[in-house]
Amino acid sequence: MRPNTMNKFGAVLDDFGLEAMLDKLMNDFIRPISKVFFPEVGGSTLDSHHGFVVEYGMDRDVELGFHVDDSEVTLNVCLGREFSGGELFFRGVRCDKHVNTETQSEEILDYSHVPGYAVLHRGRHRHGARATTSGSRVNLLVWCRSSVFRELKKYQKECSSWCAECQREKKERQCFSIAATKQELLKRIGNTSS
Ligand SMILES: O=C(O)CCC(=O)C(=O)O
Ligand SMILES: [Fe+2]
Repeated sequence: MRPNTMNKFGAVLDDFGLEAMLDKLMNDFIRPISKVFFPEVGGSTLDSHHGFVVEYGMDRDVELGFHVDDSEVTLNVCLGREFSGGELFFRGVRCDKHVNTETQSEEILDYSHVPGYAVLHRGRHRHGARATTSGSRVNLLVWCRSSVFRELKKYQKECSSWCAECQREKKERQCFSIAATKQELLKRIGNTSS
């Protein structure tokens, strides 16, 4: 089975009986850290996962297009081996409604994989992987999900506190409203003083 809809090379780890190991990894390591760093996307209630390895290189996948993960929090561990390229590029956190909106300059973040090191990020943090230009790159991915977060999201009408574009729009609305109130007040002051 393909590890996800984008990668062709790799394997789903649950298929190899590694579910219990991934449970432990999520419960003992990913959730406690996510509780601190990603509470707004259900970091403290992560309760299921999809774990897989992906392989890049000659005769394997080359790069990975811009996307968001089907996860609240993703652990991405670089297992090696020797390779060049394959950098991750991050471009801001977005909700479903804003997933294709423009990137702000302060959201541009590039990261070079280092064997033995991991990255933990929100699943909705838009990202992709540049071409692996030589050698072989293998990464372990654990997409962690929170059923509580997903259920609550269904009933949420207001903008998301964790989507940078929702927050930018909210700020813009507040600025318009302040400007309109100011104008109205100035008009009234003008009317009373004449
Ligand atoms: O190739 C990588 O390091 C990123 C993989 C990834 O983003 C994913 O599988 O969701
Ligand atoms: Fe991803």
